Amino acid sequence: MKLLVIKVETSHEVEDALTSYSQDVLQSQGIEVRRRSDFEEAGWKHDATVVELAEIANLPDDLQFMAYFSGERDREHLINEYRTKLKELQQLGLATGPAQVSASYIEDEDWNTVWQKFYHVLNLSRHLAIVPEWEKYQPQFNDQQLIKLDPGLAFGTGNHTTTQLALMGLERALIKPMKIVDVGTGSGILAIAAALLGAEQVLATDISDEAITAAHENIALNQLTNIDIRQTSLLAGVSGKYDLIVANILAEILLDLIPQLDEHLNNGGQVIFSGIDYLQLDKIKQALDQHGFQITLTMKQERWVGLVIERKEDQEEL
Ligand SMILES: C[S@@+](CC[C@H](N)C(=O)[O-])C[C@H]1O[C@@H](n2cnc3c(N)ncnc32)[C@H](O)[C@@H]1O
Repeated sequence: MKLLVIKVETSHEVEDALTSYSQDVLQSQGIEVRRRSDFEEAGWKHDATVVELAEIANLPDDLQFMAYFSGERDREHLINEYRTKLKELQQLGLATGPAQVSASYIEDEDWNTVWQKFYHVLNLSRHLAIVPEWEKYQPQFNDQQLIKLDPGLAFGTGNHTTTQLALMGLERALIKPMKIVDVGTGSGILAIAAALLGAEQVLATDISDEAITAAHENIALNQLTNIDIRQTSLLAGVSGKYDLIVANILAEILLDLIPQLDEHLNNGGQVIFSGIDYLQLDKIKQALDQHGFQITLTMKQERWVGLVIERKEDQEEL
């Protein structure tokens, strides 16, 4: 079945009026609103990742309002209804922006699963592939580890450069069974990779409810029993020391983690940081230096930097 979509390029001042008009008067089947301000704020609010506005297709100037109707409805009549309504709102003194009304048809799909079309197997390295829950994949090497994932609402599909840099660091560091903590686990992807690559015990922490739910589900999906999850900020309330600390979070948050590293890192241990925009690298370097740490490897892709970090030699206990 087809759906008729009426799209209005307009201003945020008329969002409420268009919503109630579409639902109560025109009996639309649903509405969708794309606000420029949401894109600008999103990364900082939820994922702690930078949203690159230049890469967003069809970014609204202010507000894009979409109303969905049965494909049987009269297209020209609905366009005229919206034009008339916008004029009326303008006469009431509200800003209506460009007030452009257009119409198109789309297939009525299952919107809960439609995004799955864009998320496929990611053959990441000789030892790691990320396989969405709904896909089948036969590795070329028998010992390639498969991370099964359904990221849900949490960050961490494996597609983001920052996750890939962290995974590369993990693979390189995991040369023997070790105790690992994944700070800001999101979907659980790094904790799962660590367990599949041979970690002895993994702790995954995150501050967000969505991440904790997704991480629990993905760990179960991979049938792993050596990962504990804790909802907390960074390493607050975590006791004990680890051989490897991995964190893929924005630099501002990593700066808060740096003072907690020494207390939680075993002698000879390593830290992997990712999620650092190259413009923030100097701040991170300075903070590491002040806390007795040095960078032993720098990985860079696009604007993102990943680091392998160790204690300065004179800071290790003898
Ligand atoms: C960029 S995502 C990384 C997800 C996953 N580890 C990956 O590499 O794809 C950052 C994660 O850090 C979490 N986070 C942000 N601030 C945090 C904090 N203060 N303590 C713990 N987790 C935090 C976010 O909820 C999000 O899940």
